[in-house]
Order: sequence, then C-alpha cells, then structure tokens
Amino acid sequence: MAAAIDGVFPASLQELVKKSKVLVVGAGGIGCEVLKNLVLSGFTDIEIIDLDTIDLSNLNRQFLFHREHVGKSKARVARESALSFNPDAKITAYHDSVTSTDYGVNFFKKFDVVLSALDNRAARNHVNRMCLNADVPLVESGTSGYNGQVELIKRGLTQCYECMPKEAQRSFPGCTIRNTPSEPIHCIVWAKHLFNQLFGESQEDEDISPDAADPDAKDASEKEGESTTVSNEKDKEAEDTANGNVVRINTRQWAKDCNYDAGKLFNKFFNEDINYLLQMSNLWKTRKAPVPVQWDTLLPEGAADGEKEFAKQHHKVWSVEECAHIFANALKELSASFLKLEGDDTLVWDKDDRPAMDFVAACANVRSHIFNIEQKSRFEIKSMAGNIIPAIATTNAITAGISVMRAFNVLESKWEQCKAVYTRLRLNARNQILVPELFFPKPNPNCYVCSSDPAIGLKIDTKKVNIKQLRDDVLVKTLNMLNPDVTVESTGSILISSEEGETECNEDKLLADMNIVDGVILKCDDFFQNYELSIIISHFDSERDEAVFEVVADPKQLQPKEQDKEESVAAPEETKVAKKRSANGNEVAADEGPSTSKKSRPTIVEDDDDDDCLLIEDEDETAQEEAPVASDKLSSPKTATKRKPSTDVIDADEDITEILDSSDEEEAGPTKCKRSRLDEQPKPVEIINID
Ligand SMILES: Nc1ncnc2c1ncn2[C@@H]1O[C@H](COP(=O)(O)OP(=O)(O)OP(=O)(O)O)[C@@H](O)[C@H]1O
Ligand SMILES: [Zn+2]
Repeated sequence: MAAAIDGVFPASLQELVKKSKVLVVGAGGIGCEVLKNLVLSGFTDIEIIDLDTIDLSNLNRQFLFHREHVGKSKARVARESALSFNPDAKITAYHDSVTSTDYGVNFFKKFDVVLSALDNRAARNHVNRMCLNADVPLVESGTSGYNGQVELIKRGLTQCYECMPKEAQRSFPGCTIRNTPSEPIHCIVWAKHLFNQLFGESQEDEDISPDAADPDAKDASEKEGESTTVSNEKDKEAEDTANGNVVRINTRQWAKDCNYDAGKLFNKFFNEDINYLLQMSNLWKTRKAPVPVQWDTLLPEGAADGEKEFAKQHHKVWSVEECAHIFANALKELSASFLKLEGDDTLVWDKDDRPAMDFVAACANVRSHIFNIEQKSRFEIKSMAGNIIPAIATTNAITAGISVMRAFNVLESKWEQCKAVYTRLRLNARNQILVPELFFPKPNPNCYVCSSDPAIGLKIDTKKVNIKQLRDDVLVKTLNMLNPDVTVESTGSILISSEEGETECNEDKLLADMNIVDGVILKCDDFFQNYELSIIISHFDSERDEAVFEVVADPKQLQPKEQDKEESVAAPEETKVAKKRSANGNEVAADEGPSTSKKSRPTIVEDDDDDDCLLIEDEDETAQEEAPVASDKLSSPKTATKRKPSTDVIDADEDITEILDSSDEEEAGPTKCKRSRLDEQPKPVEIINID
C-alpha cells in the first residue's frame, strides 16, 4: 500500500494515514472508487455505509461489483472487494441509511474525516449537519456527467453544504398534469403519479384524475364569481362529486377490487377519464382536444398475453397497441408484487425496476398519443423520468481521487490546500481541466444550518396548511429534519412533539386555527441532528395550483407589512409577535374559516436520486435544455419496499457507455446539466452534486 512504500508519501503523512479512522458515505460510483483509493493509499481503519443493493446498471462503472453481486448489499460487497487489495485492513460495512438514528453525532465523532459520495440532497444535508455538529471535516463530492466537484466542509472555516440556497425545482401546475398536458414530461409525471396511486406511497397532490375545478375550464363569468362559489359548501360538494373525487380517493382500492383487470384499468384512465375531460369544453376551445382510446380496439381479448420482442426494444418508440400490451404485462407483475406486501407497505418507483419503468413508459406514451404529444422511446422516458445524467466512470474516478487527496490535506491540517476543485470536460482559459477554487467562501452568517442562531423565513398559507403538513412537507421533506420538536416562541407551547402520543391531536388543525399566523416565530429542535432553527412565519393567500409554502432562507427578505413596520419600530420583538398574533387570530376567527378547497402543490419532477443538480450557466453551450430538476425524496425504508432488482440481461439502455462522445451528450438534452463557464474560475460553491 502506498503509505507503506517509502518515498511515496512523507513519513509524517504515512503515519497519519495508518492511524486515521475514516467514514465513507455511499458505495456507488464515487464511493467505490474512494474506498479502493483509501485502501490502496494505506488507510486501514475504514467504515462504509450504503442503503442500497447492487443493480445491474451499476456494473459498468462501479468496479468493486460484478455480475454475481447483483441484488447484494453495496456496502458489504464493496468491503469484500476492497479487502482483496489489503486483507489486513479493517473495514466495517453498514447496509443502512446514514440518516438512521443509529448513526448519530457520537457515531460521527469517531472519525478523523468523513468522505461523502452520495447522490441526493436529503442525505447530503443530513451528513453536513452531523459533521458540523461532531466537528469532523467532511469531504463532500459529486459528479454530474463530465462535471465533478470536491469541496471541504469544516465548521467555522468553510461554507457548509446548506449555506447557499439551492436552485428551485422545476415544477408543473397540477392542472397541466391532470387536464392539459402539452409536453412529454407532463405525461411522464402523470404516469409516475399513476404508479404511486396504484402501488406506491400515494400523495394527495399526485392525483391523476381530471380536475373539474381547473380555472381554465370555467367561463370568464364563472371565474369572476369564483370566490363566492368556493365558499358555498353545497356547490363545493357537488363540484367534488362531479369532478370524480370519490372515485379518485379510491383508485387503489378500485383497481384491487377489479383484480387489476388490465382492460378495465386501461379504459378508466385512457377512455372514461378522457371523455370526462372532453366534457370540460372550455379547456378545448384553444387547445387540441384529446382523443380517448379503447382497450378492445387496441388489444382484442388474449392479445396481451406473453412477452413480446418489442418490449425489449428500448430505443424504439412503441406504438399505442404495443404500449397497451406492455401496460398489461407490467400491471400483472406490479400488482403481484404489491399484493405480496404486508400492512401499509408500498412499492417504490425505481427507474431500474423493469416492470415499474415499463409501466410508466407505456402509460406516458398512451397519454401522449391521446393528447397528440410526441411519443418517446422507453430509453428517453427513463432518462426524463429518472432525470438521469449519464454517469461517467472517468469523472467518478477523478473526483474520488481528488477526494482522497483532500483527505490527506485534512489529516495534515493543510487547510489552505483544501479549496474546492471542479472537474471539467474541456480546458479553461488557464488550461485547466481540474479547476481549483481561488478562495474559501466564508460561511454564510445567515445560513439556517451553520450560523450561530439559525433562522429562516417561511411564507406559508396558514389557512390551508395543517400541522401535519408543516411537519412532513416543510420540516422533514424540505428542511430535512428527522423528528423535530416545535414550540411557539412567544408562549412556549408545544406544537409538534417528537414523542409519540403528545401532539397527534393537533395534526389535522390548520396553522391559522392554532394561531400560527403571520409573524409568529416557531422554534424547531431536532434532537437527533442536534439542530435548532427558528422559523418566522409569513402568511400569504396562495392561488390555485400555487405552492402553499416557500422557504426564504434569509429572513431579511421577508418584508413586514406596512402596519407591522410601525409596530416593529415601536415594540421589541416579542411584543410585536404577540400583537400580530392576536390581531391575525381574530381576523381568522371572523373570516371564512378553514378552507376546504383541495389546492395542491405544483407537481415536481421527482426521483429518488441524482436530483440535486445545481447548475452553473455555460455560455459556451447555449443549446442545452434545462434539466427537470427533481426533489430528493428518499423513500422511507420502513414503509416502502424497493422491488428486487431485475435480473434481466443487460439491455441497450443499461449499457451507458463509460465515455460519451459529443453526439451522445447532445442527445441527453432535457436531462443535461448546464456546465460551468470554462473560461472563468467557478463561482463559489454553486454546484453541489451528484453522481
Ligand atoms: N441515505 C443514504 N444512506 C446511505 N447511502 C445512501 C443514502 N442515499 C444514497 N445513498 C447511496 O449513495 C450512493 C450514490 O452513488 P451513485 O450516485 O453512484 O448512485 P447509484 O444508485 O449507484 O447509481 P445511479 O443512481 O446512477 O443508478 C448510492 O449507492 C446510494 O445507495
Ligand atoms: Zn451553512
């Protein structure tokens, strides 16, 4: 091993390497390379954690894994393979999520340095917080195609992973997805929602049925009178019934009751629902009306049975008949897997799961056909649905190499040499492919994670969001807390408790009804992450299909209203809050009360991974489409079941080449990242990625 060979490393570094304990988080494309490099450099005390199993599609770039390992734990197999380089090394493997409470601050404190090689924002945020708390230097790395990045995160010295706000996610209004798709991505998102409605963790805002409350469906005169119509409960009920809510709520049960009869389901989604949409005639005054399709005319009885050759042709655009056939077969497999699950367990959509991907590709294309939208091959749909930027083994290897060199610098406390490094495809004006940062960006004093008194502003529709949504959607999904306690700053009353059985009774109450209104400050405390955060509430009345909340990282951006400005001059902070609360509280009581209208958040293109592509404009590459950036929704291991990886033969789309030529790169169109400027130093810490 390098550390044992005199002359390779200075003696002092050799010693440091031998006695250091390091943690590798993630055993994917970068993680495998990092582990191999660590072992070959002479590290002998390594722990590695990864929650996933090896997929066939990993083999082209994750060289610690081979065909016989498919389906096995990545962390364990990586350990076994790495041990073959140095059987004397002590490597501990955890097949687990790093966000599990088994790996708390004390676990992190054991290490001299942590090397993170993750693929999603939620896990990165968590590791960032843990390392800040444990005061352990973190070498954070990511790649996206040909772009790579390695940066050091060290408490007090550098920016943390969450110091700078991340790029907003591209989202689509719910009405577009449900009623008026006009691009292939709209149909793909709809198909992923359909998968979740039938088999996955179904979200209320992922409804796939026609939405009769679409403002576009109303006449201008109706639109004017909208507010009175909505507040009229009777009308609302009628509207709910008319727009199919009753059926919608029971889609999963209905499908089960039908024994997942392919014809019945197909006709419901692609004929009856489309006919329903056609009745909303205003929608089609300026748009081309959809044309429903009928199962029997596409697939006469029995025609759906058996595997067909075209199902394996992933670069071909399937005909609508072929899609119907694939729909039927995928439905059969998915429903069989779903029925085997216990309790509330659900399937998790995974681009690498053949039937799950087949289902989405087929449904998306049938819907595209109906709406006269260009249909796509399964390969293209997989790329868009998974928001995949092809992983390049070489970029991973370079990035992992830099990561481990940064770990050396950390051990030697050579902080000045730990500036971020960016890997680029082409030489910049300084003839660099590896572009180092010129300086350490200073920690953001307003960072809601690493500043001394972290606070954020939260613009939220307090009349529509309930306490459960505040916890699940804002605190957990958006702010990546695990199990927060929340108190109201001015009164000290507990709004959300991490202890079971204490505050469940609050869950269905709207924020406004709990007097969580404009100006209220909430104190959140995530004990496990050792993370405290103040949230300053700013109420707004959300429009239909507008997001019902928005996190504003810098609270100064929240402009108080005119009347509040006067108060804030006159009164100290606490009085101001109390005054605003009572004023707004009364207003709410006298107002129309809790809204029952079903407003949902806009749909976000989602994927489990590869999602937090934060991009720097590249002036040299103008024609690139923006990637549909997705949320980093990690499925909960407790309630969601990842289907076993398929053991199919490697097909064309799994065979992502190690190095793509430029034409391949262009084809990656909608899933591509904009690259950073090649002729300049990169902007400080703007990309934070990905493999
Ligand atoms: N919370 C987590 N805890 C532990 N490991 C995680 C967590 N989240 C993601 N990972 C792991 O991080 C690794 C990232 O590696 P990589 O980006 O190469 O992903 P991949 O799933 O192997 O490949 P791809 O997404 O391209 O198919 C994955 O192995 C993934 O399982
Ligand atoms: Zn920070």
